[in-house]
Amino acid sequence: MSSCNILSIAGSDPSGGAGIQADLKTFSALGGYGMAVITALTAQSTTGVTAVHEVPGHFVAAQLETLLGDVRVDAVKIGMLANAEVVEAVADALDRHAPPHVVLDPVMVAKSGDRLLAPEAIEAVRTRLVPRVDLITPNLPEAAELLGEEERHDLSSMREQAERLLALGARRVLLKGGHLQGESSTDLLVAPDGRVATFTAERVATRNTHGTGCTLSSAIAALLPRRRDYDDAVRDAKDYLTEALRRADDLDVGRGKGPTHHFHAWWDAPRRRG
Ligand SMILES: Nc1ncnc2c1ncn2[C@@H]1O[C@H](COP(=O)(O)OP(=O)(O)O)[C@@H](O)[C@H]1O
Ligand SMILES: Cc1ncc(COP(=O)(O)O)c(N)n1
Repeated sequence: MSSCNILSIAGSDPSGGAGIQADLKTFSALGGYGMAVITALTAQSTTGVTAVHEVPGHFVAAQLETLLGDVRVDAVKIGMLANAEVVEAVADALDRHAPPHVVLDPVMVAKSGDRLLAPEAIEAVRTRLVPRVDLITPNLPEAAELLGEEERHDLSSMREQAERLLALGARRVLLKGGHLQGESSTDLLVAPDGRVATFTAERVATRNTHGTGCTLSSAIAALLPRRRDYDDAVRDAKDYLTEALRRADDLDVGRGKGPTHHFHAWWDAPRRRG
């Protein structure tokens, strides 16, 4: 049976709740074969980031060239990119190898408030990456930064901002409403033809929300090769994340915003035939 090979291009979070570590756990939990190109090391816990060590752009390029020259990749998730040099290296590799199903989580600032992308790299993300990927998954502050607008916190403004992100050249936009207030957590998916789908889940009462964006974008990438379309993959990925949040309090990890529980969704594991 053919494996489903999913690549994460992202930063390392030693606490295991976000970044590469969360991405790999999510891929495995959903039955994928996980691979990772690391863009930066962070010194990070559940309480925040104390230092970042960026991988030089040429070395990110070397990791991508070496891997993509050998392995068939079925989907890609892009997370923390740190600086413009790394953004350029990733955009060049996408141009050269054109992997399918590329999901960009335009990570800018951690939940703890620490910056994970240099402000001067936002322009490179906007012009070099946004038009090259299949889906972008900004949260509300990231959408505002990409558009150079004020942050908005209501559904009708979210819809307008998602449409303006499409006009920036994005193929599809999943605008995440985790930063809204209220009893539910609603995300909007805008398709290439402008059609908007709404995904609403109960807002889980937990402080363990470290890495929710990483987990959602990784789950979408892991599911895309095995789902009919983007709507289906986003729906199932959001269900997985909501359950991971519900189970987060089973874990006892750190004193700050802890991780979600990347439980194994056995229902999604590839089945051996014969
Ligand atoms: N407390 C919560 N309960 C349920 N879903 C949540 C909760 N917090 C965030 N989410 C969901 O997690 C995903 C990531 O949310 P968001 O916080 O907007 O992004 P980021 O982690 O990138 O800041 C979205 O699908 C959002 O709706
Ligand atoms: C390496 C890395 N990548 C991404 C995030 C964002 O996750 P969050 O917004 O939940 O802090 C993070 N904290 N660390």
